[in-house]
Amino acid sequence: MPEIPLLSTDRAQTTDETDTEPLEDAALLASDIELGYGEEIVVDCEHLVIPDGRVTALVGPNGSGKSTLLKGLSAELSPESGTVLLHGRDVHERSVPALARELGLLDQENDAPGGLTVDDLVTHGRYPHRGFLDPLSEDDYAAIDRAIDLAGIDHLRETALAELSGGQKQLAFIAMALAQDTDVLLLDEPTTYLDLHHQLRVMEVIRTLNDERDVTVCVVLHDLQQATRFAEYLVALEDGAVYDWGPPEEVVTEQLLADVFDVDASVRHDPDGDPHIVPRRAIE
Ligand SMILES: Nc1ncnc2c1ncn2[C@@H]1O[C@H](COP(=O)(O)OP(=O)(O)OP(=O)(O)O)[C@@H](O)[C@H]1O
Repeated sequence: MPEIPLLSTDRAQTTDETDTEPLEDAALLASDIELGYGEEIVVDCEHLVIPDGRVTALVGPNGSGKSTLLKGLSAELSPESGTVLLHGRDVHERSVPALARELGLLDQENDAPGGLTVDDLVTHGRYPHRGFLDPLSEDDYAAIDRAIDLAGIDHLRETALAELSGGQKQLAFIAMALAQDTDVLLLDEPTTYLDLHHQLRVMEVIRTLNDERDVTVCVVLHDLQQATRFAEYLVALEDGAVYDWGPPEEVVTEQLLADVFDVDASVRHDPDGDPHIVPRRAIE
């Protein structure tokens, strides 16, 4: 796979190749976007590419702007300035259902009426593909079954959301996003509330979608070690701006851990070059 320029950070701007905008390789391309709430701008991103057909992890400390950036990429939040292109076209140019057929977003906070069953919720993921009053098609049923199976919640299909644990509810919302059956999937902390088994399961689902169906995934993860293990690219945010980007073995350095995460840690590389973080202490 050829190397592609992802972001025009200071580091990237040292080469001429960054002037070439690799549109054909970009699932999402954000240019000069400022995102915020009311008067306050909390994300200021000059240039960001989420590469097509890859898994990219957004990492950074609490409040660094990961969720806000994901909302901006998904058109849930309109930028104060700048543009976000999805496969070359402004995300705001599409109708809501048309966008939802191409791009799925699992928010950090999810809620739905507790009386709905898991099946009802996952069926909701099919609405972009059909009219509200249309009966479910064979494609709809197949997508719902596949999503429930991938999420491993077959046994919960008839259970009301109100009766689920936090982790089970999280898996139900993940299944809803999977049923949407999009080429691009943005996931905000999908492993929150999940035990280790289910965290690994969700990450395996992401890998399967990417390997077998070429789905582009951009996922916010708090666990930096998990992010380095599963993602091909990392985007590290600090105070609403991109601090660094690239393959994990390049991004995860002792400098990044100190500058961005306020952590004193060593980084060791295994024989494959994968970084392993060994934290010593939180920096005062
Ligand atoms: N709805 C909102 N209204 C006002 N300010 C907000 C809102 N949502 C987030 N913010 C602010 O925007 C900044 C970035 O928040 P954001 O949730 O994007 O960060 P994050 O990196 O996802 O954090 P975390 O890891 O804690 O989830 C924070 O200062 C936060 O207080």
